[in-house]
Amino acid sequence: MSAVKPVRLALLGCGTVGTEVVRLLHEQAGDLTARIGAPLEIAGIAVRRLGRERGDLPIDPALFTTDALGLIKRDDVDVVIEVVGGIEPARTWLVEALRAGKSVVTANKALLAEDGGTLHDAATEGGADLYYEAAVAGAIPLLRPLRESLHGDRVTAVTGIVNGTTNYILSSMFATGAGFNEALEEATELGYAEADPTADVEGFDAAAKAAILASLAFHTRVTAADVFREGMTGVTAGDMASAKEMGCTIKLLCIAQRRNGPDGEGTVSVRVHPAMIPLTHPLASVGDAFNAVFVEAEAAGPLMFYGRGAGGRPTASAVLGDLVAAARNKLTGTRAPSESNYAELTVRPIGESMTRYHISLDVAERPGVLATVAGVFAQHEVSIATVRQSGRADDAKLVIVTHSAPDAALAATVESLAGLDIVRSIASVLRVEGGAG
Ligand SMILES: NC(=O)C1=CN([C@@H]2O[C@H](COP(=O)(O)OP(=O)(O)OC[C@H]3O[C@@H](n4cnc5c(N)ncnc54)[C@H](O)[C@@H]3O)[C@@H](O)[C@H]2O)C=CC1
Ligand SMILES: N[C@@H](CC=O)C(=O)O
Ligand code: NA
Repeated sequence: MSAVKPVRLALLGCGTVGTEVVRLLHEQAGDLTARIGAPLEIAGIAVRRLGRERGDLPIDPALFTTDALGLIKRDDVDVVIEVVGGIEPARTWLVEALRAGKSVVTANKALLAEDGGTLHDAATEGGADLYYEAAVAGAIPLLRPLRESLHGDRVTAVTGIVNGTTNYILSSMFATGAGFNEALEEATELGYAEADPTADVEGFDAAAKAAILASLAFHTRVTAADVFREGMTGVTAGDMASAKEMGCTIKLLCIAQRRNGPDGEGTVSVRVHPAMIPLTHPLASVGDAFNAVFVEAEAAGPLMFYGRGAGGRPTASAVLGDLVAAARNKLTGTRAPSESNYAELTVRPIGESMTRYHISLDVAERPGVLATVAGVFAQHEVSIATVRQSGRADDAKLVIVTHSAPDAALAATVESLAGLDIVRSIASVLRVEGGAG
C-alpha cells in the first residue's frame, strides 16, 4: 500500500460512462498512481437505485449510495466526477462541491451550455478546478487544446460533427439505406444516445456542444439558447438518395464562426443543422459514431481533431485525463486557468449567416416554369449556381443549388416559392456546405 495519502473521489452516476470510469480506474490504478504521485480512491458512488446488478464491476458494493449530496459533502472527498447528466440536481451538486473547494470533472454538456457561468463562478469562489473534456466530442482532446494550447492565437472558426448518435444514423442511412428508427435503436444499444435521444436527433446535444466550443474558442459566453438549432429528423431517405445522386452526403454539422464587423467589432455565429457536403469533403468520410472537428486559427492555420465522440469507454478516457489533471493540482495546491470570457462578443442571428441552399421542387410541367422560379430567386437577390430538371407531367422536378447568400434571403425565397401555383410541393430544403452542388 502506498504511504502517500490518496486523492478521494465521489462518482455521481454509474451508467454507460460511470461504469467505464470505474473499470478504467481499476485497470490503470498503478499507472495513474505513478502519474499523479498518489493513488486515486473511490470514496463512494451515487446511484439512483441500490440493488441493481453491478456485480461485474471491480468495486466494493458497500460504496454505493443514493445520497449524492451527502457523499459530496463528506470531508474525505477531494474530487467529484459527475456522469449523471441533466440540469438538476446536477447543478446543485456541482455548485455545492465547487464552493466547498472540491474539484469537479463532468461530462454534462447540457448543464455547461445552459448555465456554465454559475459553475465557473462557483469554481472561482471555492478555488477549485472545473474540467469537462468528456462533454464535447467524447474521447477527442479538443477542449484542452482550445483552453490552453491555442491561447496565444486567435481562433476564427470551429466546424465539425459533434454528435455520435446522429452521425451513426446518417452514416447508416447513406451506406445501407437503413431506416431512421432502426439506426437509432442500434446507436442507443451501443451506448451512444442520450437518456432521451430527442436531445441527439433534434440537435440539442450538438447545440450544447457548439455553445461550449464557441465560448472556449472565442473567449466569450455563448449559451445553448444562442445557438441556431435544426435537428436531423426531417432528413428523409429521399434527401439522402438525392444527395448521393449529386455526389454528396448529409451530415449534422456544428458551425461556429467569429467575424469582425465593418466597425471592427467582433461577432460570432453558432449554428447546428443538417447539411449536404460533397463526398470529397473530409467530413464526408467520418462514419459510425466518430466525430471530427476543424479549428481554424489565424496563426496556426487549420487544425483537425478526429476520434470517438461517444460510447462509455472512449468518454471515460476523457474523464480520466481530466481526473489526473485535477488530482495533480490538488496535490500541488494549484488550479487550472479559469474561464476566459472577456471578449463579450455579440451573437449574430441565423438570418445573417451566409450559406447555400439545395432546394428540390415538384413543379407543374408548363412553359415558363423555369423562368418564373428563377424570377423568385432574383427578387430575393439570391443567385442560382445550378438547376437540374427531371421528370415529366406529374413527376416534373426542379433541383436548384444556390450560391452563398444570407440565410434570411434564402428562407424568404423558399417561402415565396411555396406560394407559386406552379410549385406543387417543396420536396426538400437543405443547407449546403463545402463546395457541394
Ligand atoms: N454516453 C456517451 O457516449 C456520452 C455521455 N456523455 C454525458 O455523460 C453523462 C452520462 O451519460 P451516460 O452514462 O451515457 O448516461 P446513463 O443514462 O447511462 O447514466 C446516467 C446514470 O445516472 C444515474 N442517475 C440518474 N439520476 C440520478 C440521481 N439522482 N442520483 C444518482 N444517479 C442518478 C442513472 O441511473 C444512470 O445510471 C451525461 O451528461 C451525458 O450527456 C458525454 C459524452 C458521451
Ligand atoms: N449522445 C452523445 C454522446 C456524446 O456526447 C452523442 O451521440 O454524441
Ligand atoms: Na473531448
